[in-house]
Amino acid sequence: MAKLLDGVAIAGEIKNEVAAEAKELAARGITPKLVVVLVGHVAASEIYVRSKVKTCGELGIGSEMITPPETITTEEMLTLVAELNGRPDVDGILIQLPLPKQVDTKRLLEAIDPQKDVDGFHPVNAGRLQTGQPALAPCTPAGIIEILQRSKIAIAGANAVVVGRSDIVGKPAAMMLLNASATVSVCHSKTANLVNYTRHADILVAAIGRPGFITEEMVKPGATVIDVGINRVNDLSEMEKFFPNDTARAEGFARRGYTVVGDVDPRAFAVSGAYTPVPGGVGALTIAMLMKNTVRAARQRRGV
Ligand SMILES: Nc1nc(=O)c2c([nH]1)NC[C@@H]1CN(c3ccc(C(=O)N[C@@H](CCC(=O)O)C(=O)O)cc3)C=[N+]21
Repeated sequence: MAKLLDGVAIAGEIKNEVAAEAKELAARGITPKLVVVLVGHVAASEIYVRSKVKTCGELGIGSEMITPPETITTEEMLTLVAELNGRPDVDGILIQLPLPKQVDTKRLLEAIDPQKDVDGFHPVNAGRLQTGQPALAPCTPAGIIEILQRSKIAIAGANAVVVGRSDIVGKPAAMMLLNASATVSVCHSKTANLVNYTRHADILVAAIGRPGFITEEMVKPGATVIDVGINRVNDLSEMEKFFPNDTARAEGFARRGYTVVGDVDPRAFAVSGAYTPVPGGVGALTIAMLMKNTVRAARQRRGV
């Protein structure tokens, strides 16, 4: 029987730990603070950012939201980042992605003070992660490791296959699995005979961005399947193709007009040993890890 790995429950544990740490810092007169920069009006981004700010409040972390207009230039964004870098009350800076196309995202991410880079996107943090030094690590891959460890799934010696090579998820996930002594393969859209890799995975991480891409025959029976996909489906018949008899999901769809599905076909979960659902899996961890990074950044920068 495939075991569901409950991301919401694990995120709850982590948030409790972070809240306790924030309380300790408060006793020393320190309130960790996160600044979230949200450019323009992308509906999904607005939902995520609101959720981040709300979670800060719940855990005793200060937060501030800055909302520049859609038309902001790279230079203006760089000025804003320089200002936030210089502010002693700011511990974490998060620039919500994606940014409008006129903004040079890489240049901007490189301008953030690595000590305040709670997303772990700065090349200094990526390099530190790669060389095994203490680093602020990207939140989603860090969440994957937490789920595996807290669910007592062995990483050392496991064959881990990551499908997807983004700078934000695939690459850092591969690096963190390697650091935890897995044997790691990174597959992507140009991989020949993908199934030959995925079929041998003890731990399969799906970070492709295509609904139901990982099918039953691609999964080794008993494997752990981590679904990182977040795909909005607005088409009722498309949803029913994936979830024919899921009344809870159908109700959510009726309420919101869409459902969120992962990169793994539910029939592939059925042959796994353990899996993370969407929603309620890795995504739930992402914000918890952001909170953890914010408290960590505060400690390090303030020398606690
Ligand atoms: N600079 C930056 N940092 C990010 O960390 C970042 C970003 N930009 N841009 C967008 C992505 C997406 N992201 C998520 C956050 C929370 C959930 C989450 O809470 N998911 C829940 C709810 C999903 C739902 O119901 O919509 C779940 O999967 O259970 C998912 C995805 C952070 N991102």
